[in-house]
Amino acid sequence: MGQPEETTQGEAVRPQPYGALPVYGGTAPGGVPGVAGEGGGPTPAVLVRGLWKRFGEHAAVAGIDLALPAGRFIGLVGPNGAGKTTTLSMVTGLLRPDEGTVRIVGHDVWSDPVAVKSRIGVLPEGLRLFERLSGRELLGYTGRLRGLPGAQVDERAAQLMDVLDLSDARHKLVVDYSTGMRKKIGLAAALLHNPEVLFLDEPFEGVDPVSAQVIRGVLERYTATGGTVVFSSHVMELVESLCDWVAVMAAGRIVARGPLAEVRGAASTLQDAFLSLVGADRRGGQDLDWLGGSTR
Ligand SMILES: Nc1ncnc2c1ncn2[C@@H]1O[C@H](COP(=O)(O)OP(=O)(O)OP(=O)(O)O)[C@@H](O)[C@H]1O
Repeated sequence: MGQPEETTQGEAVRPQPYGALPVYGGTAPGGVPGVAGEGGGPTPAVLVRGLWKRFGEHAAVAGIDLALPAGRFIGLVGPNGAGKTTTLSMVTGLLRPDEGTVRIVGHDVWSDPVAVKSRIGVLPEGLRLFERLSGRELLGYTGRLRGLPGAQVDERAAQLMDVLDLSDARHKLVVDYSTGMRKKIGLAAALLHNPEVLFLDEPFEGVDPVSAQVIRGVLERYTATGGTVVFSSHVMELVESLCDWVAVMAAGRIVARGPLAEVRGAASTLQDAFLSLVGADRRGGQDLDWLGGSTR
């Protein structure tokens, strides 16, 4: 499979529960996703080579090599401070690496930023939105920034808001949106131009179960029709239930990567595999002998 060409808009690959939504994702349907070595094979959605980021003496990201296959639901997992956000920021062109290269579906993030930005959607950590626009205006503005024709923006914005249960709030200012609504309008803005790869930093944090289910449905549809999702999380159950491919980070390095079942190995859950991979200590607060009622 070569580099994906034009996206397949408006043509469903197979029936989906979210019938009103256009088909998202640009990787050729039916192409078996895989990881390209440098010697050929399918073009990875994301190819990272020798990526470093230091903050003072501290290496937040310490020489990562990673190839993320296209068309997968990929989880980037790791404990607090592992370097997930720093990695995603560099991969999406928001933070310049000290060393290393990143290619998104074959395009270099730093030397070919326009090609990359037209192919990716990003829901960053600490999402900043134009607070004084209504949800609908925000999508209109985003669509025009993306160069989409007005009629297409109108149609897609209405469909996305409908699917994400935001239609009733479309005229409400974003500043008045709840945390979950902000995540959903951020997701809608990230999907509006039908990206090939969608990057989400902690997309479910602060989101109630109903909204989480809605977001999940949209993301599952997106990957089912060829899109690639890369999302960071430390909620292992979520990653295990959503992802088919995971990369585990600890202390700025990738300590495991591959299909979910492979990374989980003999462990009964991804959580157990994760704890042993990152060398987590299981004392669970046994030193806090003053805590609780028995010593009062
Ligand atoms: N702008 C910055 N200046 C200094 N140090 C930073 C900066 N950004 C990140 N770091 C440090 O880099 C390391 C990795 O941080 P990062 O936010 O990438 O981790 P993370 O895996 O996303 O963590 P979490 O799950 O808690 O969000 C941490 O030690 C953090 O303190």
